Amino acid sequence: MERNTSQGKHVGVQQINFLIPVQEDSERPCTSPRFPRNMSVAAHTTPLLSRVVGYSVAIANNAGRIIRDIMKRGELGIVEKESARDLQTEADRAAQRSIITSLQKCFPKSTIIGEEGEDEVKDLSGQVFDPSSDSSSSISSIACPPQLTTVAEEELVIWVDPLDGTAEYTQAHECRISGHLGVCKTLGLSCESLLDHVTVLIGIASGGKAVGGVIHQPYYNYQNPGAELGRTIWGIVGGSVGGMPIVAPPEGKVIVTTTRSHSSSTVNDAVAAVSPTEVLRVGGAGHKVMLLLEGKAHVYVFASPGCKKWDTCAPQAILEAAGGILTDIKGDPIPYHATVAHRNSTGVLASAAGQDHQAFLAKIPQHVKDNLKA
Ligand SMILES: Nc1ncnc2c1ncn2[C@@H]1O[C@H](COP(=O)(O)O)[C@@H](O)[C@H]1OP(=O)(O)O
Ligand SMILES: [Mg+2]
Ligand SMILES: [Mg+2]
Ligand SMILES: [Mg+2]
Repeated sequence: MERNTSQGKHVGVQQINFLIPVQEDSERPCTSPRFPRNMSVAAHTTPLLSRVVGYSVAIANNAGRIIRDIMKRGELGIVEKESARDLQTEADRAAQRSIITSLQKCFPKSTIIGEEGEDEVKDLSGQVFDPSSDSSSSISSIACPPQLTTVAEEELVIWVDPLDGTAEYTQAHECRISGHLGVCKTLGLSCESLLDHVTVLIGIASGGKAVGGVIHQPYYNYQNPGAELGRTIWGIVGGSVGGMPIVAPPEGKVIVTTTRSHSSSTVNDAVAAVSPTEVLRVGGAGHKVMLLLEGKAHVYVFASPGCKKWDTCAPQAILEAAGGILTDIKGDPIPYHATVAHRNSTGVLASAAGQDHQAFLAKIPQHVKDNLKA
């Protein structure tokens, strides 16, 4: 379960121990004398949290390239985890390998918890990505509020979901190999529109709270052939948000977003209870929170224990940085300490900035709340 380096540790979902040697500072890509090359010369004077978020942007962008390459090659290497609705692909494994080894080199004293099992990420050779090679981020623009500027590296818990929306990723692949061009006959959607549900999530917690996050959407812009694919949204609670414009959802409507691949009667009862004018059933926790950020939905309702801490940490931090709220379905905060249970057993309720979170909570039926035990 837990992998200890001499300083930091990495916790995975499977009970396998192995060691990653911690490199001397001079060998770490993010602390080498030439770093930061393209990001910002202010990196060493900017707060640690801004640096973690900035480097996570670059590391998530690289994971997105890995995810696209594996889909292009077409060998997904699908493995069932806890059930047929809980899959892992080579893209989940390879993206996690790259993200965790890269973060570990940069921030060896922080605890890093990834979704995928450690036996799947044993081969770490050649996986470290140097975030200074990505010129898309400027760390100096990532504002950190005064109360978070003194957070130490060892206090951080970094929650990594290397590929959120695995169900949609595998379904898009099936759709492609069945030769369905345009709209897939089985799904009634285009393969590419399903790939848009896929995100890479890196969430940063301190003191048990989500304080920073990165959501990378590797297939964004798929509608524009020839355009560069992908976008990355980042945020620090009480600081700044970047990577996309934050838009308020339309007045006079209640657009609810919820799961398309992990539904149940409880999930549907909760959705119906908030009296939606429209329901968007889409994949991924990251993608659903992006819909709240870009004004396409008012509230994300998921009354099910399926989501884990790595699904919600990054989206929660960015949503809260943008003025929204994310709690469990009872209105309680979701804790992100290193030792907390991974499962969000009491569901998720998230509302866009300017929405009345308490009013949504009040509409969730008691039997739905009682059904979800901590
Ligand atoms: N029953 C479940 N089993 C495994 N993962 C789940 C389950 N329900 C939700 N998740 C995770 O939460 C994310 C959001 O759920 P949904 O898309 O159903 O709304 C999923 O993409 C999946 O993350 P992942 O794809 O990283 O495994
Ligand atoms: Mg998964
Ligand atoms: Mg996930
Ligand atoms: Mg995942």
